[in-house]
Amino acid sequence: MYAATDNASEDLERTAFRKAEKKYKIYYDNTKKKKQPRPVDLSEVVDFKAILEFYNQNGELPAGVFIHQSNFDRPVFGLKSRPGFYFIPCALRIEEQCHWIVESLMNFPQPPNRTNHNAIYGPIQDLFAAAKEKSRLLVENVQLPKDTSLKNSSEQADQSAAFWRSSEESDEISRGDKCKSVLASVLLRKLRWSTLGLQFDWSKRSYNVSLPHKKIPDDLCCLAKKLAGPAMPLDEEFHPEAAIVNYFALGDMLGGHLDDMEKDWSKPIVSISLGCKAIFLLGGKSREDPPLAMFLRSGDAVLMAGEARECYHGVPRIFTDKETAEISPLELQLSKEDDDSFLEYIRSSRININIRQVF
Ligand SMILES: O=C(O)CCC(=O)C(=O)O
Ligand SMILES: [Fe+2]
Repeated sequence: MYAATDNASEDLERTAFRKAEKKYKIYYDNTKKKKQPRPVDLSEVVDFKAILEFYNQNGELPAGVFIHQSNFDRPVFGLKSRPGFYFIPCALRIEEQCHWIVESLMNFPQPPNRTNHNAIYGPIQDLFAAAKEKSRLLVENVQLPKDTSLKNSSEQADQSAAFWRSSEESDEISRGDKCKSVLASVLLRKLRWSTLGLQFDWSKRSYNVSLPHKKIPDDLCCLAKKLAGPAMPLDEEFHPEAAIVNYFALGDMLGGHLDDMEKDWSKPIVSISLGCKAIFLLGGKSREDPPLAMFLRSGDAVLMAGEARECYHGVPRIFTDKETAEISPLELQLSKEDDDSFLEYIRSSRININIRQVF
C-alpha cells in the first residue's frame, strides 16, 4: 500500500512488483459526466478458468502450465516457473461459497477473534447485524481515526466495551456527552480483516499464543485439509491452526508481501476466494522479479507451499462491475435467501480466507 505517483524518476526506482501493482491498480479518469475507471490491458493476466475449459475440450495446456497429479476430485494446475504453487479453479460449489460468505460476515469477525477495528474500538459484537439494522456504535473518549484498515493494530483498545444503539438513541446520548458514535455500516465498509484460531499480532508480525482464541471451526478445518491435500508431503496431514479473512471493497488492495511467520514452509497456505473477481500477483523471491498476474474468481482455491512460500504476492485490484465481477451464479443463489444483506454486500466486495498451519 503506497501513494501512487506518476513521476518518471520514481518510476525507475520502482521494483518490478510495484510496477505490476501500479499497472493493475484502479485509477480514475475524470470525465465531464462521471468518474470512470481507467481502462487496463488484461491480455497478460493468466486465466485458469479459460485454461480449464480449453483443456476439457482439447486436452491441451499452455506452455508453462501442467496438471498436478493428486487425489483431488477436480483438476489442480501447477506452474513450471513457480514450484509449490497450485491453482484449483472452481474448487468450491456455489452452495459452499454462500456458506463461507455468511460465516465470514456473521461469525468470523466475532470476539475473541480480532479484526482491524479492535485497536480503536475494542471487541465489537455483531457488526454485520448492526449494519443491517442501521445501528450506531457509541464510543467514549476515542480518537476516531481516518483509516483503520491497515494491518497495524496494537492492543490499546482491547478492553473497552463499545455497544450498539439505534440512530435515535445514540443521537440523544451523544448530545452534550463526550461520546461519539459511528455508523455500523461505515465500520462494515472499513472491515479489512479478521483472524481465526491462533491470533496474529500485526504490530509484532508474529502469532501471539497468549491472546484468547477459539479453535478454527471444524467445518473450515475439514475443508482446508481437503484443499491442502494436493500440496502436502506424502503421508502427512495438514493441521489448520490459524486463518486470516481479508475483506476487499472497490479500490482496496493488498500490497506485495511474504507470509513467513509460520514455522514449516513445506506446509501450504490454503487460500479461498469468494465474491468479486480479483487480480492476484505472484512474484518471485525478490520484489525485482516480474510477477505473474492471474484472475481469482469466487470459488477458486490457491495453494502456496515449499518454494512458493518464499514468493512475494498481493492483490492489486478487485472488479465490482456487473460485467467483470463474474458473480452471477452466486447472486442467483444468494437471492434465494430471505435476507438480501449478504447479496448486497458481496455485489461490491471480495472475501479471501487463507488458512495456515503455524507450528
Ligand atoms: O486475498 C488474497 O487472495 C491473498 C491474501 C494473502 O495473501 C494474505 O492474507 O496473506
Ligand atoms: Fe499472503
